[in-house]
Amino acid sequence: MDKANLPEKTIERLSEYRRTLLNCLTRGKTHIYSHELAGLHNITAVQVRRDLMLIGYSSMKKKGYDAQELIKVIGDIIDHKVGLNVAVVGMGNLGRAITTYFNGKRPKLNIVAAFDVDPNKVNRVISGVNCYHMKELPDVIKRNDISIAIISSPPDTANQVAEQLVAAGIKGILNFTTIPLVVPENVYLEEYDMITSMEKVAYFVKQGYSR
Ligand SMILES: NC(=O)c1ccc[n+]([C@@H]2O[C@H](COP(=O)([O-])OP(=O)(O)OC[C@H]3O[C@@H](n4cnc5c(N)ncnc54)[C@H](O)[C@@H]3O)[C@@H](O)[C@H]2O)c1
Repeated sequence: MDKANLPEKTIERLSEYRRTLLNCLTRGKTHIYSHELAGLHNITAVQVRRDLMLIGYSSMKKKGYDAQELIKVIGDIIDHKVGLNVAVVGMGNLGRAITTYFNGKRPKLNIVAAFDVDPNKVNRVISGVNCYHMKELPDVIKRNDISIAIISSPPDTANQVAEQLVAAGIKGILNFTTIPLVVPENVYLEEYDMITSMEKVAYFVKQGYSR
């Protein structure tokens, strides 16, 4: 398979594997077997090996995969060469929490600007990031070469915010509002809603789930 067209689920798992591998290294564990990695992610070893085969990595040694080497291979697949800049729109409770949590976690992805309309928030540094008024969005996006945006503004603003972001040249959107968005084909959209995740858990609890 073309490495440029990997399935979305594979990309999600590669990101999760890398997080686990980084945790392994922090704990001084330098090698990991496919079945161990699989166990930590509640999937089968076959799935792990299939994912790694898709990215052209199959060198499990006697001691297991070399964590450092695999982190680099995954990074070469999912990271941008020089990194990508990210903006957050809506610096309320969620926007601030995301910015504080995320920044510094991944060297190739940085939240470099935030936007809001509240006069008490604009022209200030919030969670370590400059917060600008929405009026400045096109300029700031261009000046800082920002290609990804996180929308954490109120639901009734989501469509308008998305339109402004697309017009400013944003290529990827992570939408946290409850309003599903429609974006042009050349913009990658990911929607995330905690309530959907909770309802999924609740459904399986209701069914008396057992693996
Ligand atoms: N996906 C999830 O799991 C999840 C979890 C919590 C909240 N949310 C959603 O995230 C959003 C933010 O929630 P919150 O609790 O942080 O709300 P909040 O009220 O604390 O923050 C919203 C922020 O957006 C700003 N804002 C208002 N209009 C704007 C506009 N037109 N452009 C830019 N900024 C604007 C406000 O000034 C405020 O700072 C809501 O849409 C909420 O439904 C999603």
